[in-house]
Amino acid sequence: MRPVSVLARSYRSAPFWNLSVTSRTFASTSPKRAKTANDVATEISKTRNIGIIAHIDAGKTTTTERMLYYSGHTRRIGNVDDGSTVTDFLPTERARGVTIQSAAISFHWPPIPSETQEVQSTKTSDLVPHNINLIDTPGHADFTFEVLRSLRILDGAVCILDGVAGVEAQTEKVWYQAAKYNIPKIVYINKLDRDGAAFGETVKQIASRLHTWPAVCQVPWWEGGKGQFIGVGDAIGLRAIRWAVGGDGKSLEVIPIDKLPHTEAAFEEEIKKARRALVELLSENDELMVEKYLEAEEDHLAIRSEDVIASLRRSVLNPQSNIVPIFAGASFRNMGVQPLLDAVVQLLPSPSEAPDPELNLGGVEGTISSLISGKMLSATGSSQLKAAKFRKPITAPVQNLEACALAFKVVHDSRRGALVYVRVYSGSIRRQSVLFNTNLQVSERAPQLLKMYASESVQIDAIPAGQVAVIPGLKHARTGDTLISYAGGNSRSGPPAPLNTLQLRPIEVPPAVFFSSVEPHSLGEEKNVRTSLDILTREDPSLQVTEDEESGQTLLSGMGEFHLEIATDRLVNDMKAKASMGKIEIAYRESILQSSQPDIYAFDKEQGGKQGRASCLVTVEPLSEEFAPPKLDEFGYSAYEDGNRVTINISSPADPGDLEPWDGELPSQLSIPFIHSALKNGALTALSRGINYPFQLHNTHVFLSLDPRKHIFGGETTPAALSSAARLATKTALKATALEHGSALMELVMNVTVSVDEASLGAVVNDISSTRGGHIMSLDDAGVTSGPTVNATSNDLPRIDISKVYAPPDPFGPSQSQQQGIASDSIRQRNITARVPLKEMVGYLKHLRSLTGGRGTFVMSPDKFERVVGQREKVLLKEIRGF
Ligand SMILES: Nc1nc2c(ncn2[C@@H]2O[C@H](COP(=O)(O)OP(=O)(O)OP(=O)(O)O)[C@@H](O)[C@H]2O)c(=O)[nH]1
Repeated sequence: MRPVSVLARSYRSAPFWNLSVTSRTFASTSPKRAKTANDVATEISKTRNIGIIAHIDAGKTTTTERMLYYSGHTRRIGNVDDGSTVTDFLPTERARGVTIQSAAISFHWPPIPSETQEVQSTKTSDLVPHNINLIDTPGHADFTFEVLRSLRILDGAVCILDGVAGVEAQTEKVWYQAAKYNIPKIVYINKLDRDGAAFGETVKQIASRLHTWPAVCQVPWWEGGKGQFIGVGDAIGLRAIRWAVGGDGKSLEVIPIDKLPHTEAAFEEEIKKARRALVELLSENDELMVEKYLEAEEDHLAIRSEDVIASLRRSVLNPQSNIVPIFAGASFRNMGVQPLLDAVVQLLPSPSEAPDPELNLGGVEGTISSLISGKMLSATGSSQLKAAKFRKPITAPVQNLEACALAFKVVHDSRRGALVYVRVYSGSIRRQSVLFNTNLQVSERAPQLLKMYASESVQIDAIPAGQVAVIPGLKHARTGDTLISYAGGNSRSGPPAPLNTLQLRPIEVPPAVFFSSVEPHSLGEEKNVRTSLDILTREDPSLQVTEDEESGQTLLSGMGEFHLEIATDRLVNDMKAKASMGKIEIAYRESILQSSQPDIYAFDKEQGGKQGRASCLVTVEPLSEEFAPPKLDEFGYSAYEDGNRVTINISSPADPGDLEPWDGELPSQLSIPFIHSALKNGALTALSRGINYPFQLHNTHVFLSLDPRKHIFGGETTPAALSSAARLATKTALKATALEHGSALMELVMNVTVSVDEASLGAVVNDISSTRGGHIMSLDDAGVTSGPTVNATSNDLPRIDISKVYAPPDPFGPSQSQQQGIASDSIRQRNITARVPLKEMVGYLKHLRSLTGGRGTFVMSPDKFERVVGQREKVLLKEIRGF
């Protein structure tokens, strides 16, 4: 394993997000420039919120550097290999403490003329300037949750492929994740200057492995057919673009195909072939293209390029068409990036064209437009109205909703504190507006608003819908929180229900299965370490900090070894927390085997100087896979969180003969949502540690009932008292059943796909099934240049008939042998899919490399927790207990 600091540095410097924003440039914003930029920035039709998705090393940083350079936002092209990208940490900047990690960066394409005249020479189109917000998507598998989180705020994506390696495992994974959110994509096949570059083969892999129709918009231009890579043939504009070899890419020549030299006759023919294929493919999905084709008297080449672009755009924006435009280049050689930027503007959607973002309002699913139009509130309205008689009056005029935004990333800046990156979905966040955080149920003011450019940040007065910007100075907002601004809301409880529950694009946090203890060096350091841990979890909610009740240790949990190593590096090296980290270990789970008897728990104790009193009725039971969530009335609540379910029922009188019906009155400090949230939090705290083992409970259903006449005691029943009652009630019930009936140890089993060459197949299969106790599910032929296939997510997509896919021939590369069916064992790849306990996969990459001569690769994702029995249980328990 590489030392943590090296891993961490490569993770940080690989993406472009570490931008050095000097305090000088920060303060000295030119009003003229800011105004011009802002004019473009606020025009929604001229905005693109995009991300770059790619396998590690495909060229994301290299391409981004060029994007910033050609757009005029940087003055030099940095080089990844000598560490001179704008993205790298420079020691002096570090020392000044002004280096920040950026989650989104804005620039203009084409450049705004007044910003710099000089960059005009780089233009390959007549487009007007657009504001591009480029959003970070990390590449490492341990950061899958981060990827999902940033994907949900993208309106479009550029997927970069390495033209030699083709479609790789991580690309596949992110591709299907992007498909889940219906994100329109374009593909850029990079590194075409490298030996073995196989553009045509990669196009075919896009069809076979990504299950998408490739619309080849450019073909690579290898000089004379077999020479060096010098440019691209543009099938849309029927022209060729040639870059000066060895230049910075600004010097380029646009040549109509009929003006190409005779030596390039084959290249000219290929561009025409690509145009015909493109028109054919588009016509299958787009009636208007068929009309244009007929108007052009069935001459594919006579259709105007604007009409081809318009048809492509319609297809890209229509998820049903399943078409992806393909572009070509070699970013490192400064070739291909300007037309790619043109394509971003021409083909990817503006925020208003992107799919309507989903949201959840008091447990009801909907979209932003259904909320704004008032439809959602009327749908939830019936229960709200019924509920109204039991609570304070509910009025939630949606027209008072001034802004609704998602905090998609929190980055800690040593000088300015937390920088919260937000994407606004409706309305507009104004400077000084009060934002209500619906996840934390707190309000805070936005003191400043900033737009981040490559080398400077600009103060702005408002962030309108569709835009991405930064709010510095928020004390609470975490990555993933929903922030709303509501006119006339209560400063403490925020807007009226159900708007105070609004959640934008909620995503489930995956299980944190690796953990490590954090030991402050001295008692005096405890507070600092705790503050640093709080910053870490604010930035990344897939990290969790818990206290082990028995040992009193602080534990940091994450999704993978690498995830925790990075967190450790941030904590110790960046935040200078004086703490030692324990060994990285695997977290198991505990599950109860039988239901507990219903039991009433009464809490009656002083809390924070005040008497707290509350009761509730509790039952805990094992949660089966077939369990269907109960039907609930307006007083009920049920949520599945982190492998367990909590169901709450606030009852009307159960025994009317005995007592008068409840009149619906609640003490002023309570409301139905407050009761739900307090009881749920109490139950979840109790589930966070097992009874027989030191791991959290899994597959457990906690059922809490509360009868306000019996269990609420006026002003003494505070939310804190309710929470304590629920926690202690759950704990008592868990203990009762675990002691009487025992409990089970559960371990996480992973879905693993390993890609190896035929020659190593036997050894790898044997290792998985005998040494690691895995179950082999299938052995597939993966094709010649491909890596592991992520079958689980691609099953829903239709298969593409490869014989119908247009791909230009490859003059070089291993694909020739494949085309001729002469793949040798050494390059023939096989995919092994298996289910293997996570514990057995720790450090697997190193082992796989040694079994396969360094060529094997694998991807894995959590499947589920399973009960451990027999000898394995004994062995694991011995390891866990240490005896
Ligand atoms: N020959 C060649 N090399 C390239 C090209 N683009 C990128 N590279 C090289 O590929 C390596 C990886 O490039 P990066 O830009 O760091 O790739 P990345 O996708 O950002 O990598 P991660 O951030 O680690 O995921 C570097 O050595 C680059 O110089 C290209 O067009 N041609």
